[in-house]
Amino acid sequence: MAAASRLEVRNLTRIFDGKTVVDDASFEVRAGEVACLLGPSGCGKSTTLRMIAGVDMQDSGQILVDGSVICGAGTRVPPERRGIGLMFQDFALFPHLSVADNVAFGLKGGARANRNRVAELLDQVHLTRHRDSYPHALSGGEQQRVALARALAPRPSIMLMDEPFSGLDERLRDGIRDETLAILKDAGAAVLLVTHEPHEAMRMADQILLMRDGRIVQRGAPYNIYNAPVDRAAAAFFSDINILVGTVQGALTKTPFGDFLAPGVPDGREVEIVIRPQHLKIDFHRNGHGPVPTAENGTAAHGTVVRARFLGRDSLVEFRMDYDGSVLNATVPGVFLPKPDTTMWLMLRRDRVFVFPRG
Ligand SMILES: Nc1ncnc2c1ncn2[C@@H]1O[C@H](COP(=O)(O)OP(=O)(O)OP(=O)(O)O)[C@@H](O)[C@H]1O
Repeated sequence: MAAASRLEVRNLTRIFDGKTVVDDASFEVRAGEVACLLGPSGCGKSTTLRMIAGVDMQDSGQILVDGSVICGAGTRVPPERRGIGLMFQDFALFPHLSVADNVAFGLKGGARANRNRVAELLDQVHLTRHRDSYPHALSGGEQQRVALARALAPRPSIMLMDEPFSGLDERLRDGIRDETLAILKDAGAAVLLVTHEPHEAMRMADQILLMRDGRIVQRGAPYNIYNAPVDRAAAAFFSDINILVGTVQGALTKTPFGDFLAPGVPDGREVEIVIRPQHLKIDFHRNGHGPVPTAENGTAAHGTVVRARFLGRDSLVEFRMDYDGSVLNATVPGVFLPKPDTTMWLMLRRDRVFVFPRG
């Protein structure tokens, strides 16, 4: 077990050429927790990680470990004394060193203790039989495991990982993510993992830190971030979305799918009603009659299939809606693939709808 540590950043800001790329970011990663810094390319994730690692320096703000400042306010602990393990996208293995020597690289103990530690780690990542191989002779997944073992060898109390799975074959990734997560949990370090893939963050994270334009715009458990996004862009980051636009009257917005509450939004203001494709329900056209309205699904609206694509487990069906000609996308079970020009009824899972004031 690593000595348990808590990583905290307070008001971290970094400016490059007059552009603020990390903007007043504050967050905390507890010992044993995996936090994923998630956001689109260029939003400042790697820069944040580099400052915590100590290879870049913030313009303002502080980095703390267990409540003590390691960088900021006149203090700057050098990278090698921060007790932080690093793992990067390209694994950065030493090509001229064997697997065992790569793993041993950062160890400072006596030869015997180091040998034992390397053996323990190689066993943990299932690479004992490759201990004398060189990196070029290993698959991508094996190289990833060597890099993980090397980063964990000195028992860092904090681990920083920058897109550690992106170099891997898509089919292998989920398995390797799960194995890595088990090893990290076992090590007990505070883990900050950078990724631009929502799927990866949902699978790995105890806490997601959603970043946009250098700012942390939302933080929370994957379930909460997915089911209660702070704005339309946060909702759209995790899946395709449909948007209905309406105007508020008396804290309500009328739509063809029924009325939706828009608490706190003044009358006359436009709102966007956001719904994920999997939360649209479809029903057959029964001689012009639609399904009976319910509290759960609201009122049905009428639309025509434009096209339907079979995606395996699901089908994605595109509808043109009668009420204004707009297009809505619905995800339905893959056993179902309606033909173009079929007319159908659509309903919304009312509890899964998000209402945001329009930008
Ligand atoms: N040393 C630097 N000098 C100038 N600009 C930089 C420097 N490092 C990063 N940037 C800029 O800062 C912004 C944030 O970069 P960063 O690498 O942190 O983003 P990211 O979210 O990790 O993106 P990606 O996933 O593509 O790596 C980018 O616009 C980048 O061009």
